[in-house]
Amino acid sequence: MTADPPLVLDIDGTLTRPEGWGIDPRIFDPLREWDAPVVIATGKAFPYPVALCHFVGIPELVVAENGGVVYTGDDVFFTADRQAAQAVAEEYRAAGYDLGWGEEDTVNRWRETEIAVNLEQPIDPLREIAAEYGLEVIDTGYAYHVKDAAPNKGDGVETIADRVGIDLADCVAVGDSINDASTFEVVGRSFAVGNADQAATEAADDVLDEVHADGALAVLERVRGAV
Ligand SMILES: O=C(O)COP(=O)(O)O
Ligand SMILES: [Mg+2]
Repeated sequence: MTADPPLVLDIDGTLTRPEGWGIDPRIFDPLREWDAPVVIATGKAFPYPVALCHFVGIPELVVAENGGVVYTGDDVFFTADRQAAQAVAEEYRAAGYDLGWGEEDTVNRWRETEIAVNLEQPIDPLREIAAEYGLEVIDTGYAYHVKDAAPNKGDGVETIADRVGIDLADCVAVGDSINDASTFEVVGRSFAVGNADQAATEAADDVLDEVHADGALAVLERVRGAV
């Protein structure tokens, strides 16, 4: 008898419409019907992947904020704190820059462990200030993330696998950017979508021709019933 492998899926660049933005609705039914755990591992703030699981109709297994927040469905782990990233944001603003998300900033409002900055803002001063606080800045292609270098998505995936009883060797991951490389290192099989950046492409076992959700859907077709 064969079963579906557990999945670890990135959101932006991976479950998005081929034009680049917005979740592609074609992923909803295959994910809801998937016969194994589906972990959503994202750089977005905690509420976003929880909401995605909620609306897809699957258990909430979530790595958020690039590993800063991990939710096993029972327990939440915070593996970094926001204080240093917040100080970087304040210094960046004091130097005359802006995070670039408008007054109410729903991108950072519920963010617990890092700060995200709009790609239209200058990165050099951000990197300089972050370095003063011992933080790194990563560019996912969707935002700059000011974060502690230590926690990453891969660590979060390991925590979930351990708590939920998933064999990482069976897991299949799909992602598009530098923040997925750590996931690719811990799972049995990894795919970079066709629009992936260099770091993700180099870290993946396979690189797909298809872009965005077309890539994720192609992987689901390929690995369904594979374990
Ligand atoms: O938050 C981002 O910048 C990217 O999010 P992702 O990790 O789901 O692609
Ligand atoms: Mg992504």
